[in-house]
Amino acid sequence: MTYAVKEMFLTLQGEGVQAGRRAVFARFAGCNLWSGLEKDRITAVCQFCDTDFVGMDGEGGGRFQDAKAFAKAVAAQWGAGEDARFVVLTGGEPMLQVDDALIDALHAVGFEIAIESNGTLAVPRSIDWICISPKAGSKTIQRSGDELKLVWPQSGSNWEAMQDWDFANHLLQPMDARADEAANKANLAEAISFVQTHPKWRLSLQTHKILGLA
Ligand SMILES: C[S@@+](CC[C@H](N)C(=O)[O-])C[C@H]1O[C@@H](n2cnc3c(N)ncnc32)[C@H](O)[C@@H]1O
Ligand SMILES: Nc1nc2[nH]cc(C(=O)O)c2c(=O)[nH]1
Ligand code: SF4
Ligand SMILES: [Mg+2]
Repeated sequence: MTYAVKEMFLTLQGEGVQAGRRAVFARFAGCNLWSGLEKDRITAVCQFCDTDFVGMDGEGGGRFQDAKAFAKAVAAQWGAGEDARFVVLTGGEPMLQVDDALIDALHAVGFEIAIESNGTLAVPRSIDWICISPKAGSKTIQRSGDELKLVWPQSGSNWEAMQDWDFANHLLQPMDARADEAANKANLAEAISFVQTHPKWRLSLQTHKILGLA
């Protein structure tokens, strides 16, 4: 199995319960809910994506020939030091490509593995930290994990049903409307108001955007 990767970089996890933690991000190319092309956004299942996951041309990206080569590149991004090695597999949709060989190879070089997935494909429990972010209009197959991170507001998403799923943490992340500042302000206000009235849920901010990190 080869792996198509848009980019790989060292940063801090910006979102969710692990926010603030040093992490290598591996962003897989491709997604099953949007082609990634602006012309297709309006007809996509997922229309609010903030990410470029098309191609393999980003910093640290490329096609990795096997799991060992992928793990070696992740370790190189981390650099020296064996403590608290942490990699976040994201995309695009990482579960289109992540397999047992990749998980084993990352564990073999000492990494704790997190994943950011839309939940439409089953995620192996050998991944150490599973974050699922359901998308309205898609079927969430993966209904257990470490954190459920719902982008908000998202019309058509049934948050009440999600509370019966098996997640240790429930997070609400304001939708980034990109250039639309008024919408950003409104989305943040709606998310704060929801969390104020639904204490099972906690606010997740995209802190890397605030901090100017990748
Ligand atoms: C780019 S996605 C990649 C992983 C996977 N495809 C998914 O959707 O979970 C990474 C995270 O960013 C979130 N996200 C994407 N676009 C967003 C936006 N406009 N505002 C807030 N969060 C967003 C996703 O919901 C997901 O939790
Ligand atoms: N710093 C940082 N944290 C993140 N957490 C989730 C991200 C993602 O795009 O999956 C992301 C990202 O792109 N950058
Ligand atoms: S599922 Fe994830 S990667 Fe795919 S378009 Fe939506 S937010 Fe972007
Ligand atoms: Mg991102």
